[in-house]
Amino acid sequence: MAVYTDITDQELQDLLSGFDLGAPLAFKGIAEGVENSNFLLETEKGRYILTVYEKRVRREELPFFLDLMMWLADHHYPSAAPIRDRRGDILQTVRGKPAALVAFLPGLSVRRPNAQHCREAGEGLARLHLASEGFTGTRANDLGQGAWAPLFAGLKDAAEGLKPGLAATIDADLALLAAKWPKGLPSGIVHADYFPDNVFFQGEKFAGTIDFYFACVDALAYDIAVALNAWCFEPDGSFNITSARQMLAGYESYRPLSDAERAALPVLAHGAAMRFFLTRLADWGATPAGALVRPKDPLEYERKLAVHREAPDLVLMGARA
Ligand SMILES: Nc1ncnc2c1ncn2[C@@H]1O[C@H](COP(=O)(O)OP(=O)(O)OP(=O)(O)O)[C@@H](O)[C@H]1O
Ligand SMILES: N[C@@H](CCO)C(=O)O
Repeated sequence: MAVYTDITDQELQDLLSGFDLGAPLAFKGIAEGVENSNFLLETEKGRYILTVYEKRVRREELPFFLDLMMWLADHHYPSAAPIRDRRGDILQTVRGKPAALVAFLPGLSVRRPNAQHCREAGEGLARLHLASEGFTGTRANDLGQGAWAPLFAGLKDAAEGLKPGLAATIDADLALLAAKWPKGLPSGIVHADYFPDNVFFQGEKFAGTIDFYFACVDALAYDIAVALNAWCFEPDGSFNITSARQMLAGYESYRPLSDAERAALPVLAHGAAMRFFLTRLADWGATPAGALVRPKDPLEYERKLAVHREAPDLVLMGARA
């Protein structure tokens, strides 16, 4: 479970003494997630999530993420608003680690999204892109196309261990992606991890987005590519064109794509699959046996890479109305 940091009653009291949230009524660790430690906190004033930031999040980047979350909440995008303490600060320290309190966002994520969920998720993503317009914070995508080859350089043995011959296939993919990676597409704030576990629904209606800790400035269509991979593959590894069509239709009901963005979707989806394959591969080798957090399966994304390599038109079929 993703609670890497224990918090004592005294530490919770110390944290809350800086806020006007009343006395704590309940406090418990949340099992979901792999990146940070999350706790559900109920006080006399309401429900909150306390996040203690762990390995991947750099302290100096937190103001960007938290300011973005504040901006989105202020611009009526359904996401978790960070809570300021009495001094006006959002960023806290718990056990020497950076931490923040955010409002509890109602809703549930879905494990097996259907086509209607995909449509709603597409709408939610376009709304996120539109609501971010005017936000002046900026952060480069440190897991963007330029980062993949250097990352893979240290993972070739791990790839061979996963599947003999895989390192050469990935090298060829990386060369192709470097040659074909689109430039000049409309860019802005992207979520960059818009997976079903980060999107909440009430029934089949989109209810909000969490987990902005990979957000950065990149091509907006790259976010759609991440989402197509994360939402529109079936458990048997096949790409669900109906779900993809619904996701794109939902997205375009708020923000129509340009011809260049639509044409770039196959290579963007191939690249987005590479990004998650590589980070999963890195985590796979780095997670000790018996750890509480189960690393995510890199082979799931190796299979998605193969689909984009062998049938790039599939994504475009989803893009045709
Ligand atoms: N604002 C919120 N409101 C309600 N629940 C939340 C909120 N933020 C987080 N959660 C709960 O905590 C869980 C983990 O949160 P989150 O996805 O941010 O963690 P993470 O470790 O960064 O995960 P990931 O593996 O997706 O990067 C979510 O699945 C959700 O159940
Ligand atoms: N969404 C990521 C993990 C958390 O960032 C993945 O599925 O690999």
